[in-house]
Amino acid sequence: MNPELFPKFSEELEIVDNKMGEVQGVPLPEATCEIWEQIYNFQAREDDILISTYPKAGTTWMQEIVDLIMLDGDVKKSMRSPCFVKVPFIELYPKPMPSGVQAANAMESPRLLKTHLPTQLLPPSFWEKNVKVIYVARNMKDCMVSYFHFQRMNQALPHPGTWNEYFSKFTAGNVPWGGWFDHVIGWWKIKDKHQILFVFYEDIIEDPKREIRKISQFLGKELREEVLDTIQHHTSFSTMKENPMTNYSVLPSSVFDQSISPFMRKGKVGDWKNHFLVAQNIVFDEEYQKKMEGIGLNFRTEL
Ligand SMILES: Nc1ncnc2c1ncn2[C@@H]1O[C@H](COP(=O)(O)OS(=O)(=O)O)[C@@H](OP(=O)(O)O)[C@H]1O
Repeated sequence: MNPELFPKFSEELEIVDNKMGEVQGVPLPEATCEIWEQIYNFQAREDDILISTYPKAGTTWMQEIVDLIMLDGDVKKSMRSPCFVKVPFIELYPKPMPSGVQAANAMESPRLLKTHLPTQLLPPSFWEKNVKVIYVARNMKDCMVSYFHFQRMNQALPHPGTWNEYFSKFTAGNVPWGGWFDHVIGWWKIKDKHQILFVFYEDIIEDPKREIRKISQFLGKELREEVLDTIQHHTSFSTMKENPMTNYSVLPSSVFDQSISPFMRKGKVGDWKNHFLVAQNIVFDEEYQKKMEGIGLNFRTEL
């Protein structure tokens, strides 16, 4: 990446604050809590598209897929700026940069937006305007592993501690943006009441073209086969890992220290097997079954 093109990120983002606060019991960055009223009163527009996820479920992947769908597969245009500039993160306030709300307000329609908020904290205007939402869900075990490494490298979030410590914190929902269960079940339960497309990370890994087609149809676009192929190629893990617009290499190491763990880390289903101890897996499966019983939501943890 040519740092001259994006000096802003390295110069302005030097001050990193990893303090957490909470809103209605959900742990969120302190800077987010400070401007919570502004975030909650955010004004959505009817033609917005919102990507909603629990952290590490495949947000960046979906951002790139949807951006390319909206651009009819124009890769050159999709490279216009880093993924976090193209797609405002509505509840983020990376001081001294503009908040996600300010960035979104300054954008022309149609806007592509991102959130990790659980349903109860989503600004109500998204429901009022009946905005199309793409919810990406990823199995809890792989989310936990990915989040553990992310909290190690992201200097704006609290340090995760050891893997064993993190296992307890994560399963108790004591991590930024709160618990996986509340988030995923909350969004699953309301999905038929609104324009929400529920997409599984594991399904995109299994057959990216099928899922890209499904997403484009949800957005009212019938794309030609060659365009679907282009989008599939440009959003593959190997391409996105090398792409400075998607691999977060434009951020300084004072924010994302990619020498600790890269943002585009492994991109696989089943990496949890390299982290979970046998005893942890037993405890996890028992608790998981209790919490998910009767919900009708099934995840694959291996392919
Ligand atoms: N193209 C593609 N293919 C497969 N996997 C991908 C892709 N892009 C991102 N990823 C993986 O998604 C994980 C990052 O999740 P998020 O983008 O949701 O992170 S964040 O919440 O926005 O910080 C992180 O998962 P792990 O590798 O398991 O850590 C990324 O590697």
